[in-house]
Amino acid sequence: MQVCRTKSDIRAAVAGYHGAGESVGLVPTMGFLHDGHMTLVRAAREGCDRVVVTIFVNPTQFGEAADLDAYPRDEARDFALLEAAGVDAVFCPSVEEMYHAGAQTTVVTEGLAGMLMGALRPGHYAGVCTVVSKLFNIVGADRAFFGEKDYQQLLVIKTMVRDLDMPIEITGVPTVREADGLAMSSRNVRLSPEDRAAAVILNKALAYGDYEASDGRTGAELEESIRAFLAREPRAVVESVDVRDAATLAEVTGPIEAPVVILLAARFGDVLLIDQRVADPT
Ligand SMILES: Nc1ncnc2c1ncn2[C@@H]1O[C@H](COP(=O)(O)OP(=O)(O)OP(=O)(O)O)[C@@H](O)[C@H]1O
Ligand SMILES: CC(C)(CO)[C@@H](O)C(=O)[O-]
Ligand code: BAL
Repeated sequence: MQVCRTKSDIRAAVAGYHGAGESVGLVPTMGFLHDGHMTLVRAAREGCDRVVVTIFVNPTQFGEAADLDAYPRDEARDFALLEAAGVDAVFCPSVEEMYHAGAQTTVVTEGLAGMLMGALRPGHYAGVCTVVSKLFNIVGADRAFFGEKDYQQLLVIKTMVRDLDMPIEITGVPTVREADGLAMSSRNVRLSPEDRAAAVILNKALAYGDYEASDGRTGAELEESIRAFLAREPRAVVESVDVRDAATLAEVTGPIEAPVVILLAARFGDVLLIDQRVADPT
């Protein structure tokens, strides 16, 4: 596996792949890898001749400095996982390498990016779209793979690719969960034992919402029902519960008759966890 810390290095590596007529799959991450990330790597491995993984904890998408400072990192462990998975190259730049000191350009987002998790974390998706656009331009991959755990992020990125005519195919990959149902996430390691045990309520609430979605309720009614379910867990400080149209993220004002996405965000101690899942009432 080639370790590339500069844009020129990763560009040279990908030029070699493309020069050999090989397709390139990209898996953007913020490191501290788990099997959720590795399922993206496996999808890229199956769909492309070469796999490039990026590891970059992007400061511009963190609204809370404490969240950025506390973000877990273990480069050596990440490299070993990627090497064992047969990844061809990892791009792991410094902040200075990624962001020119005099940068004056960012991606402007609106619509999907400003609602739900975008409202909870103002500026988050602008930061995500800017860094993902840069990674697409730097690496020049043919396909990129993102997790459905961050369902809204996946939709925002697909919308950006459409709107800016980016020559890259985006693939969503199902969420990987721990044995007790908690969605794998790098932030899980920051949970206290008590909060780790409590956090399973998120997946249980999603399963409850999936079951209840087919009984003719409106989106708002299902949101309230899920909130009541979450109240069973006192350690969960619920930030948001949203039931939206799975394709547009629009509110569902009438009875739920088409697939919806349930989007949850809750704090356990000082850790914000999200979990998002499509419920199909049909
Ligand atoms: N459990 C999971 N199943 C599938 N994909 C996942 C999972 N967790 C993360 N991903 C995907 O991996 C990519 C990188 O995400 P990231 O590095 O932020 O990991 P993370 O586990 O989501 O960390 P955190 O949410 O704490 O920032 C994203 O496309 C994300 O959707
Ligand atoms: C896509 C991403 C790697 C951009 O920093 C990040 O938002 C993430 O890890 O989901
Ligand atoms: N996958 C989520 C990235 C973030 O929390 O910034």
